Amino acid sequence: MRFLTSGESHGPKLSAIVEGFPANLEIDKERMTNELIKRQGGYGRGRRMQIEKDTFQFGSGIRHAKTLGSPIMIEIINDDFKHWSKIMGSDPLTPEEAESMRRVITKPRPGHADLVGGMKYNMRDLRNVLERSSARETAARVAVGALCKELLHALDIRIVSRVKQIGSVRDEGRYNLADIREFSDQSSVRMVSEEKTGEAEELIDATKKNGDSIGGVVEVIVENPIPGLGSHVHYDRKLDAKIAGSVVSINAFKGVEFGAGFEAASTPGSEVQDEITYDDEKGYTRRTNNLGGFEGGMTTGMPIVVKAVMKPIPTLYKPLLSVDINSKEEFKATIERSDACAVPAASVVCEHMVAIEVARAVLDKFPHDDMDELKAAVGAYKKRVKEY
Ligand SMILES: Cc1cc2nc3c(=O)[nH]c(=O)nc-3n(C[C@H](O)[C@H](O)[C@H](O)COP(=O)(O)O)c2cc1C
Ligand SMILES: C=C(O[C@@H]1CC(C(=O)O)=C[C@@H](OP(=O)(O)O)[C@H]1O)C(=O)O
Repeated sequence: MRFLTSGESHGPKLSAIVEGFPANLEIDKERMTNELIKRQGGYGRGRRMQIEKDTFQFGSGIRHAKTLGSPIMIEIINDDFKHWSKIMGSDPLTPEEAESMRRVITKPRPGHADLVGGMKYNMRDLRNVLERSSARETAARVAVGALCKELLHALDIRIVSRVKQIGSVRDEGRYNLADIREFSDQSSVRMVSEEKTGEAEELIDATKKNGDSIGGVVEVIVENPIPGLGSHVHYDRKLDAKIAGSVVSINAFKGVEFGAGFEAASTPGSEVQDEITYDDEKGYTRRTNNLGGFEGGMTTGMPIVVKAVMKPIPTLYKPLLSVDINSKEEFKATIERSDACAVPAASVVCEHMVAIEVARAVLDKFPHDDMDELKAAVGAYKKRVKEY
């Protein structure tokens, strides 16, 4: 399974083409739309999210709520384009329009893609970089991830996410899958503890008031993964590595941990490796899950537990110093409308990037054209590994 996204933040639309899905998978469009709505929300978002209404249309690949096995095209309209149709349109501008409409950006924001993108692609209006590097693109990724979640849902594999940390406010509680599953409140920080959620929201408010931004840590859990997804035989078939790459590809994500993660460095091996046991109902299982569901780049069958860190948002209402690319003089960076904290929204993006990698691993291991065939193959495989 492979996919591509396209679209600029203030352009007419975002789109994605997904190829490699089996035929006859039932699709619940409302459930998919809910995932997009979750990404749009989250405490700390800016005004743009009040303009957009992230719904999507299938342009191909689905008929009567079932996949056809052909490429699936998904489109999300940018409602904000109506305010930007001249600035972001594909038609040429008259000289007068060019004078009045093109808001040329020449003061790159530290931490965003502006300067390096401008240098690399040889563009002197940094809007040409900003538009594609904007995390607006993650709406298209969530739509693809939501499609992948439909496939995983049919195989009884569930994926959830939550916020673990905002700035210095940390929700230390161990995860409880039932609690996390109830987390659909799109306006919340999406932490488990109500007390910590309140503290995090206060911190976001104070940060915003101060013209600053703040990052955090998110956690994604995959329940009931099929054991043996990924492979130990080659570096580019290890599923933990693929998940790590996909997660760090999310705008502003800087690091990933599985299970105990970096804490494993200061913990003896006897307390890190998960003891193996056999259960008549579940087959092979582990007494603990410090390794976050992976051994040798393969799923063990224990929940996959991924934690990831998001840096603070680069655009600041009290901007940092930068250099104007025309005069080379020092200036304050450009202020663009911005979120103060996008960690709650980003937890949803992270969940969907993990879903994409897990679904891809399922389709690599069970390459079937028809969903019933795929389900039968998964059932037979699970029976075999349980009896192994
Ligand atoms: C959901 C989400 C929303 C974001 N919103 C903003 C924003 O409003 N302003 C901003 O400057 N960066 C925002 N970012 C982060 C930038 O897109 C990101 O920092 C930039 O593309 C540079 O990439 P890098 O940080 O991965 O190096 C957001 C990221 C995510 C995941
Ligand atoms: C549009 C989204 O996020 C945007 C990501 C983003 C950035 O620089 O990454 C900048 C902001 O865009 P704008 O300048 O239009 O307000 C965010 O709102 C979205 O998540 O749908």
